[in-house]
Amino acid sequence: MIRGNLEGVKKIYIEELENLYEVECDKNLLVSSEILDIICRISSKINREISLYINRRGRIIDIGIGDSFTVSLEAMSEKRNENTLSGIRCIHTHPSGEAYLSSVDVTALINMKFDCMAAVNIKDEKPYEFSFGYLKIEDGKINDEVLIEGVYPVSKIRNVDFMDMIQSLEKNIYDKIHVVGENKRERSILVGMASSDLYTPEESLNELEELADTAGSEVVYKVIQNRGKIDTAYYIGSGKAREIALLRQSLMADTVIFDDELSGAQVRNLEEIIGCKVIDRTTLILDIFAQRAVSREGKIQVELAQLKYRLPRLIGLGGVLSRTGGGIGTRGPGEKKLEIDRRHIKNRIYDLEKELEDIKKNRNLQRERRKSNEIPVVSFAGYTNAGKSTLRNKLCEISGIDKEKVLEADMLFATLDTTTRLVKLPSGKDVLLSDTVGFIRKLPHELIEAFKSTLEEVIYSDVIVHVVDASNKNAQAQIETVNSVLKEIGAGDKKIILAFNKVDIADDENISVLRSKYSDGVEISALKEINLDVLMQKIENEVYKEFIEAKLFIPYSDTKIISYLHDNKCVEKEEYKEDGIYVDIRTTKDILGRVKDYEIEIH
Ligand SMILES: Nc1nc2c(ncn2[C@@H]2O[C@H](COP(=O)(O)OP(=O)(O)OP(=O)(O)O)[C@@H](O)[C@H]2O)c(=O)[nH]1
Ligand SMILES: [Mg+2]
Repeated sequence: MIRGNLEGVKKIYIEELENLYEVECDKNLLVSSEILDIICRISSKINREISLYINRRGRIIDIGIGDSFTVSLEAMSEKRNENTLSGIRCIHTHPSGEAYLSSVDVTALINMKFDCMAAVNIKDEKPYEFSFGYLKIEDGKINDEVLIEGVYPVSKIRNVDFMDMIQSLEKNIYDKIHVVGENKRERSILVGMASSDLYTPEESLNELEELADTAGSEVVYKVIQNRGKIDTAYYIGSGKAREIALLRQSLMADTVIFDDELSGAQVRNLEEIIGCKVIDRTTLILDIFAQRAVSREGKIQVELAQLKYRLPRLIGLGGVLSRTGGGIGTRGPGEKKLEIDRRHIKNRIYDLEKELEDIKKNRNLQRERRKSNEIPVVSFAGYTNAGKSTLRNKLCEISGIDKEKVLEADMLFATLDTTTRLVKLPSGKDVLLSDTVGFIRKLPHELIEAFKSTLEEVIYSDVIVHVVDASNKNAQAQIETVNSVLKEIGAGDKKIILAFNKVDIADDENISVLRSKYSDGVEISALKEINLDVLMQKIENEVYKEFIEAKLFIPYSDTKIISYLHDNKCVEKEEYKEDGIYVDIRTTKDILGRVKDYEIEIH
């Protein structure tokens, strides 16, 4: 079986790839050149990445098309243990672009604990250059640091003695294994500063805790600094930083996370005093986005945001950070990679921006096409975890469409990509529903910038349904946050329908406060399907609010007018009589203007 995005891929290519499962490779080689030739040729024909997953015996156990590195679970079950490598190496193509491992590749390598991750680029349908990375093992523990070699010309791939490399890596684990003990979750201390914000510092830190948890870190303590004035060198002041250093020691924490953006110098100074990795809220959010991104567009956007955020901060890298890497578990571009190849970063940013530009053009094209079909677009916006995806899925299900369900999960930022589906409104008219990334307070500016093309879906929609988690104590503040992000991306003056979701679990007091503050909200439960028909009706009313009804009489000599009206989907009723055609239409002012001469009852 070939996994991934097979849409439009010719059957012969799929068969050719399937045959590779029968081929035995030399286990000492990273990959045999015959196999590499085949995947590079197919990859460049279909212009998609192809990934091979090879086990230690040299057998290909999984093949994927597209750009995600999820190996099937059976394949991974061969060796799944916190502190061992997976026993699987991943060789994949970069059909257009460099042979350089991308941040997504590095992230996959770390998360899946691959033996090795190699990328090969292609020229004239043939393998051209390659680079590969592997995890560093130190003191018997797999480090989250990645060592990268290359880029080399592809002819050198034969020189990589793969088994030798792996054996010497793993020797380090087994020699030390009895001393190491269990691999723990990272432990972190959160630090916030009281400020004049919609949220109290406690609420803000609770949210930061959820973010840390989402990123895989356990919060062991929260510190609030009431000083209220930001110290340029130490953010919280050097005295408080010393206190945190002691706290860190006694609680054996590995990371300190600040609830704000820190400058490169602040990070370095704080690390020096506290003696462990220091990260800020933005880095944490970017980490989570890097973990979640699925589509090529999403991945590029996250990588761009990370690079742009880190570039000016790299200068002041302290000793600790440069050894251990950026965020929780070092997701995204490994700091090592950034260190060695700082000069590549700017090129990389340039390339990514160009690629994003192409994707954007394509998106614009799709949008144009949709526009010419006159199908209105409704997008769901809202705070992360409000229930946007659940609602979108339910509405699709009700109107009979449930394929390609969007991931809904009780975690922050489950959705990073915009996905659009067609559903029917109560009157039978079509509407496109579009689900988007959730918003959050202090959404990093770099992210908003990078995600603009995804968020454009919101800007270009006819109506926005602002989904609110009415069971959340901070619902009001979250509404304000979402409104200000909407304003920032240029969607502030759109028609907005407020949907108070999760009324099944929200307490009455919470709802009545929202009710009094925002009188026009629809109270719904996506999960329990409460009031969804009311919401749909409201959407219909909003979408077609600008529409006008009219009666026309069209003589048989002008039947082309009838086809024009049908093309624009505005015919409600038509009667063919002896003298001509009587038509009831419901349409925009524009279209009515063009057929005004035929109007018989002026509205
Ligand atoms: N009780 C209850 N839970 C709900 C309701 N709607 C959604 N949820 C739950 O809320 C959680 C988040 O739902 P999602 O649909 O993933 O939220 P989202 O807004 O798409 O989140 P992001 O994609 O992260 O921005 C899930 O666990 C849902 O099951 C509801 O009406 N009632
Ligand atoms: Mg979602």
